Amino acid sequence: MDAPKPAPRTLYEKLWDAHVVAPLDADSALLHIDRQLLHEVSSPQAFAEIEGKGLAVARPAAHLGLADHAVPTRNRDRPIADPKARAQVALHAENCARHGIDYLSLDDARQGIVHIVGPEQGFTLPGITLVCGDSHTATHGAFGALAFGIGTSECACVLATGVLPQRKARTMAVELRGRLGDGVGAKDVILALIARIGASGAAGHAIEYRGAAVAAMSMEARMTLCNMSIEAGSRTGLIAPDATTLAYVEGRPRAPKGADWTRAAAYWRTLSTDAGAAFDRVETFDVSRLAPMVTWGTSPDQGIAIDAGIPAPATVKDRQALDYMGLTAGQRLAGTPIDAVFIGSCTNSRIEDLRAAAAVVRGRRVAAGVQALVVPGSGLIKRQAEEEGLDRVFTDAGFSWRDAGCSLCVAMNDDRLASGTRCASTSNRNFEGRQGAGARTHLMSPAMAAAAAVTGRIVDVRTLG
Ligand SMILES: CC(C)[C@H](C(=O)O)[C@@H](O)C(=O)O
Ligand code: SF4
Repeated sequence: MDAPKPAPRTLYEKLWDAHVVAPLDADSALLHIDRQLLHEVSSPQAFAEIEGKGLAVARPAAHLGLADHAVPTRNRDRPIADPKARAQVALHAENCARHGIDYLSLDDARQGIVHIVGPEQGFTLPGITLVCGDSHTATHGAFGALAFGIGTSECACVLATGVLPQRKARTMAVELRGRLGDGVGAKDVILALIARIGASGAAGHAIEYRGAAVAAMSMEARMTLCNMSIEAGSRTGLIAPDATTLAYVEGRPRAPKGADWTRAAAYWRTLSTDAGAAFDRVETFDVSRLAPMVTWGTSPDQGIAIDAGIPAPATVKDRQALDYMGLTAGQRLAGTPIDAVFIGSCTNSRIEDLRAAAAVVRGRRVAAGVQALVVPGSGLIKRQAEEEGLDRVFTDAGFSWRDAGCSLCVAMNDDRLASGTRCASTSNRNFEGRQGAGARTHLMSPAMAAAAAVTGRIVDVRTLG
């Protein structure tokens, strides 16, 4: 008799099942955690916790450490001026060294934002579980890795044991149909999705992005998409590995080589949702008519198409957001003067993002009175951009060209905007005070931020020609 056919499973279920060490109850299990990224803000307490209990790091090679949030993006040849940041970065380096964990120091070209460096180094691989004490860890799900942000005591648990109790999420398919128009990209898609389903619209769910529009995207674009899953409330964003994924991963420093590569690639090709597998929820989205998106408020779901008006406030939160942003309902964002531009963050600081921004900036100048910054996501991206001459495009136009780090995405280093400053930003959060107390953030794509820089206003990049 034939063996019964296994039930069809979603990608999320396959990744989950492959990592269960022991079931805990109907909804949760102890999961094997393959890899952890460690940055200077969320890991010091985790190291202190395991050391306080006299525990060692179970598998030092499973972790990679670096500093990104507090690091200055200028004058890297000098000691960090801010004593707090200097101590934080030094402590992180010492913690990693003491436990035999690889650490990429600030003078290492591979240093950068954790979510940029993991994929770049091939530390992020399809099929693995990857965690980090950071909410944007879903970025790595673009490779078909089960990746999610965790808290500090969970970081300690992973350091000491390599396993983690987790509750299984419900599954949600986001079907992206159609073809993106010129001047519209992954950032616009994710901002539109978040605007549609809300900042907690996908809470409790693991999103899988699927469909023709996803298949057509580069890895860079897929990472932008998965990166902001948390802004829709989902800790996990996934995309099934395909030829694009494998082409990106092959040859990366930490990717498997030779026979290991062949074996791994064969396994990775099995990591897609089976025909007939059911999702708990499905959202379908035709991206063909999507316009560039810009946020008007202080939550990533308060976004509109550049050609739309700001909606009438529906909640107290909306009214507060309009107040904070100095905007009124009904107003169009196009034409609104800006004071600052930030091109960077783990959402949009990869080479393609810089190319898209440079394509708009080339031959133009940053508008008078606008302070504009480009912060590449890693030292390697910076180097590549310089090889392509992009740094000159930016600096000739009047942008400041920086070293890698989180910078103005979160203003935990010395890059900070003054109160009232209105900023066109490629980052992922427009919360009150995120870029400095009283500063106002409009989230948008790199091309749109570049267009804002050269016109001094929020503008539809498609009208620049
Ligand atoms: C500092 C860090 C823990 C935080 C996060 O979890 O996301 C930061 O990266 C952010 O983007 O707000
Ligand atoms: S770039 Fe921004 S969102 Fe990404 S890890 Fe750094 S602070 Fe968080």
